[in-house]
Amino acid sequence: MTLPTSIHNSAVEKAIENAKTLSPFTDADWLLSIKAAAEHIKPSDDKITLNDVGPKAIAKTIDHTLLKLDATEAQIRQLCVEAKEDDFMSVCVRLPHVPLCASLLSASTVLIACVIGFHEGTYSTPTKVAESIDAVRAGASELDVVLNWPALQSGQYSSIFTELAAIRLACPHPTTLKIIFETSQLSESGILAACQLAAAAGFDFVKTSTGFNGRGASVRDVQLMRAASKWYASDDGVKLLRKAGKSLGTKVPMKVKASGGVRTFADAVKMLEIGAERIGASSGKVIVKEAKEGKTSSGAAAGAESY
Ligand SMILES: O=C[C@H](O)COP(=O)(O)O
Repeated sequence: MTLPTSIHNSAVEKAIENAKTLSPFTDADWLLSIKAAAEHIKPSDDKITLNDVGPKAIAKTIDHTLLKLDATEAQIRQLCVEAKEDDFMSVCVRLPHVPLCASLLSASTVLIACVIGFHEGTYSTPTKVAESIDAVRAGASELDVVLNWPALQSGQYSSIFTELAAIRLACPHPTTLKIIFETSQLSESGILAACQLAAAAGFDFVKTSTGFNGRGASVRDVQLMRAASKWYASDDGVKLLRKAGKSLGTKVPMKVKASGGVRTFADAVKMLEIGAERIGASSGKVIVKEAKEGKTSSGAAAGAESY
């Protein structure tokens, strides 16, 4: 599935060069813009009334996830069997497992999500763009890209924007792009900064956690990410993003994927009620089993709710 090296390299270089032309903003410009937006973003405690929390509906919110480095072929095969049985939204795996998943799931409606730059996020931009291209060519229709959060913490906003925009250019729609923040490692202002860069780069989802570092999804993270995503799709939000680049910004809000520590049906419902539209979980089977048993959120376990 890998492209010949010369074509591959030129696709990666082209995406990065083109991404660099999308915004003249310096790190200082991005910081000012992030601070200006923060004034307008107000997370809310409002809960959404969910129309359907039956097992089928719940399964279609779940990316059935197996990301252990030592996952075996047998475990990946089992993941795909389970994904077809319960009709999960996707399986979420590492790049080496994408071709096998593609062959096992070709006749099903289950999508393939591939993690990129997992789990540290600090791989070089060319490596992450190349991985993204390879994953799509191997059959992934969704990419869960780990933010270079250490770079974000040191204020390297321009390089992060370039990285995300290059991945978007290399993997246009219909590929769905999610950015994993690793929210446990970020302050609230860091989360807001990451939301702005993701919105500017045209990502489809913001996602809380890898499940490999610190606590998982928290209610507050999801509320903040949802509020920011909605604001960046508002008239004022799009106007602000257009100052960073004339082609940036869209009226379609990014969705929120809650991941990390979502272990029970109650955890999943809790996240959906506050606006998450996708759940990333290695406990998808348990969640659907509990949905079948009709366990309600009053039986909430620790996990996601406790953060
Ligand atoms: O992307 C999803 C996470 O890796 C899943 O984390 P989890 O094992 O805590 O469910």
